[in-house]
Amino acid sequence: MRTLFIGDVHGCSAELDALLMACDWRPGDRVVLVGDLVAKGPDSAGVVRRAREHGFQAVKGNHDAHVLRWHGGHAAKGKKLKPEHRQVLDTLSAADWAYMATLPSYLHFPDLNALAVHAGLVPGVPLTEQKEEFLFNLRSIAADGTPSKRLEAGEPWGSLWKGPELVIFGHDAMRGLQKHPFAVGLDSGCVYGGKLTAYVLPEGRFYSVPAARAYMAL
Ligand SMILES: Nc1ncnc2c1ncn2[C@@H]1O[C@H](COP(=O)(O)OP(=O)(O)OP(=O)(O)OP(=O)(O)OP(=O)(O)OC[C@H]2O[C@@H](n3cnc4c(N)ncnc43)[C@H](O)[C@@H]2O)[C@@H](O)[C@H]1O
Repeated sequence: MRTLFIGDVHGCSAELDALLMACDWRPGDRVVLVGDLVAKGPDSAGVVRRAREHGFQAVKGNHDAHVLRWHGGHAAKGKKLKPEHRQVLDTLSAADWAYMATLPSYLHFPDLNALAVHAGLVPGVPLTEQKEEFLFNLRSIAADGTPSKRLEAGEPWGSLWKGPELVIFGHDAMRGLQKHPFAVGLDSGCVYGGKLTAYVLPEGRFYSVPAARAYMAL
């Protein structure tokens, strides 16, 4: 069985369709979205509808978690909803929300000795003790070992991850595609006019399609 891991789609449904074609996606292939299905792009509802209708697996990203909090009435008091999140709240159906609510914060694929997570894993911390804060937001590890969501805080966490599992993640459009020995970062900035990227196992090959345009300014 092939497994197609796909980076941050962010509502770019046309690019998702194009990428599935480019990968020669066929019945029996497993598709795994590494989070941030929604927000910023033009068609969040279309992405979630495709995911649930085709039985795609997915992990929850920071934007998915954010809109789920608003949808559930748990947003922080006094905070304003951004337009890119308002658009998600206005367009997802009840079935879309039900699918979103099922998304886990990570997925384990023993057959591939691989994990999927949106942002990252703190090296040296057991999987069951990883905190959602970093599963959804991690980017860097400082020289003293402190995990951080800030790019400039230190080394990319993936460069310090020593396995044994291969971790496939997204979230870091500023760094773009990352290829470390035990970690693969797939956010190639589609919603900013970059590319949407898939990593396919077991063949170990990358596929990318260009964004039709930049939907969000940098
Ligand atoms: N209480 C609250 N009330 C209201 N809203 C709340 C809230 N709590 C959270 N939110 C909002 O909810 C969302 C999630 O919050 P949160 O999870 O807290 O994320 P954040 O740290 O605020 O947002 P980031 O901008 O770091 O994350 P991202 O996932 O957008 O990263 P990306 O790599 O695409 O982009 C990161 C940056 O990099 C830039 N960038 C991307 N690619 C490139 C590139 N190639 N070159 C240069 N810059 C780039 C982008 O423009 C972007 O600025 C945010 O919009 C946040 O503001």
